[in-house]
Formats: sequence, structure tokens, C-alpha cells
Amino acid sequence: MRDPGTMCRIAQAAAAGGAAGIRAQGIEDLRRIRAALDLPLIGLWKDGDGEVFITPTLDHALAVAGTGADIVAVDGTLRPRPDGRTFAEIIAAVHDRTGRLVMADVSTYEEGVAAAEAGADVVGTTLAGHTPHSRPGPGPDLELVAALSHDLPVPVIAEGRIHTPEQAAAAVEAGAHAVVVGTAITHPTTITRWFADSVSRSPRGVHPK
Ligand SMILES: CC(=O)N[C@H](C=O)[C@@H](O)[C@H](O)[C@H](O)COP(=O)(O)O
Repeated sequence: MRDPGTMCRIAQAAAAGGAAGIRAQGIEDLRRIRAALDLPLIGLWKDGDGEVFITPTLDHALAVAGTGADIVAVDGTLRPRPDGRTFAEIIAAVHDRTGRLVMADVSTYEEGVAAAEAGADVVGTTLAGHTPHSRPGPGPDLELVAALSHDLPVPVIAEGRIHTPEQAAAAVEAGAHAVVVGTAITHPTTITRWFADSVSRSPRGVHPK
């Protein structure tokens, strides 16, 4: 599935199903999706094997902006970045040099507050449960969504482990401006595993070898 043409078709399928926007990863994927769709586009570039891997440096952020993405998603945690820049410096440079908006991908309330103070235009709960210091799953961290939506002066996007339409509606109910659904729309292998595991847990289930 990790192929720009495939991802572009998935984005088109999501748009046909009523998606209000697309969030996608990778420079070529973003270019293709930008050319194919007129919806708001959140772009990121996952790179490196360090702790900070979502658009980890300013150069990554500028490259994402160069694809035509409307919003550049960047790691918004307080961890050091590979290029030594602060989040505030990255946000200011993206604003000044490209005019694009910045979405801060955070994992905790404190990170969300700090990201908004640093100048982020949007804060997302993307990394909740994905850092050692944040609340683990299995479901979305709706308490975090509610607290950030209530307290921040910028829109909050609920993202991470939203696997059902009911969870998406609950996130909006908690105050989210929008909801990003990843795996449950884009990852057939995982979705199939949910079904296969559920069936094989049933007493009459078939147990694949
Ligand atoms: C932690 C990380 O790398 N998250 C990524 C961020 O872009 C994506 O792999 C996720 O699919 C996305 O956040 C949506 O989450 P979920 O797939 O749980 O709906």
C-alpha cells in the first residue's frame, strides 16, 4: 500500500465517501493527492529512526509545504529535534517562508498548550499513546481532546486510534474541530486482522494457521 499512486486512489475514495479533508504522508504522495483533489490537505513527512519522526526538521517542513499542502503537520512534543531548532522557530519559518499553516502533533495536554503558545495554528492529539509519557490506548484519548478543545485558542483535531464512526462522533462531541481517521480507512491489513481475530475468538470461529 505504500505507493503514491495507491495512496492517491485511497484519498480519492475517501473524498468520494465524504472526507472533509485529507492528511497524508510523504512528498510524492502529497504531490499526487494535491494534483488530484481540491480538499484541504494536511501534509507530513515521516523520516528518521529517532524519537521525533513526524516532519522532524525545518527542511522536512519546507519540503512538505512545497507540495502544496495547506497545513504542515510537525511533531509538537517538547523533545529535541534532529536539527536543534525549537518548535517556535520551525513554525515561524514555515509561516514566513511559505504562508502555510502548522499543525502540532502532540501527546499530552502540556505539549498542546506549549504548541499553541509557540504559534501552532492547529493542535492534534496524534501522538497520544505514542510517547512514553502519554496515556496509553487502546481507544482515543477523548479526555485529552476535551481538555485541549476547551482550553486552547486554536482548533483541536482529534487523531489517533479512532477506529469507529461512534468514536469519531464522540471526539466531535468532546469539542474537536475535526477528526483524522488513519488505520480504519487506509490500512486493509489491520482492518482484516480486526475481523479475523474477532472471528477466531468466537467459539465457532475458524482459526487460520
Ligand atoms: C503515531 C503516528 O505515526 N501516527 C501517524 C501520523 O500521521 C499515522 O500513522 C496514523 O495513522 C495517524 O495518526 C492516524 O492514527 P490512527 O491510524 O490510529 O487512526
